[in-house]
Amino acid sequence: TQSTRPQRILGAVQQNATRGDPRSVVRAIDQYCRSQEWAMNVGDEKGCILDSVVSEVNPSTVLELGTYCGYSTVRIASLLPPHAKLITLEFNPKFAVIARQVIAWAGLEDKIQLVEGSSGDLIPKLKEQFGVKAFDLVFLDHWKDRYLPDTKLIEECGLLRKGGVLLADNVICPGAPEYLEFVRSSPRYESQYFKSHLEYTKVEDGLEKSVFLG
Ligand SMILES: O=C(NCCCCc1cc2cnccc2s1)c1cc(-c2ccc(F)cc2)cc(O)c1O
Ligand SMILES: [Mg+2]
Repeated sequence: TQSTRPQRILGAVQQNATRGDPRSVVRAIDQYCRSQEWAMNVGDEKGCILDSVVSEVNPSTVLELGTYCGYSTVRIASLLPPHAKLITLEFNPKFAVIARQVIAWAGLEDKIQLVEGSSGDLIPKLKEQFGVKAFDLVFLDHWKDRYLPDTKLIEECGLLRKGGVLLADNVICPGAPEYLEFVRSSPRYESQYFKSHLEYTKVEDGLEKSVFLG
């Protein structure tokens, strides 16, 4: 029977990456998606910007919205300090099954908790169910029309600490115009745009980094 794109990405990891070596997992996915078939990973170019923001924030707790195959999950977790934790939310169970195997191949299961469901349902439960106090970094990479409502939900639930950072993928392509307008005009956020390209293409895209001022 026909394999799916996420299954083929997992195959590329299992064939070309070294177990327990997160950077080789990231490299294997990028090589596959650049040479064989495009996939919606944040990719190597925007990934370098992601790396620099993660290293600068040096977060203890990270929330990722949108796991897909676990590319950015592994990329972020590989940069976290020893006891830091990353919670990643994925809506599609078929993607979650693949992401768990990619995360396992990278040897990062202890740092990552993958939770299946929709952000609107799960965000209000994160404190009680997962004992989360507040996030130092939130990586938004899920439904683009949920970036703004979920940012407001995260604030309402007191899940973002003062000085905490929101980093949003795809603010140009596919685009998140309402979100951009909000974080760039709100006095409670200090925003910065990192111009880049849509993963594996020459199309313009970028990441928006927004520091929550409280
Ligand atoms: O849709 C994108 N990502 C979201 C899909 C995940 C849906 C979820 C909803 C949800 C709700 N709650 C919890 C977890 C989750 S996960 C996406 C799309 C493109 C793209 C596609 C075609 C194209 F021509 C140009 C760009 C590029 C990207 O980098 C993307 O990230
Ligand atoms: Mg994306």
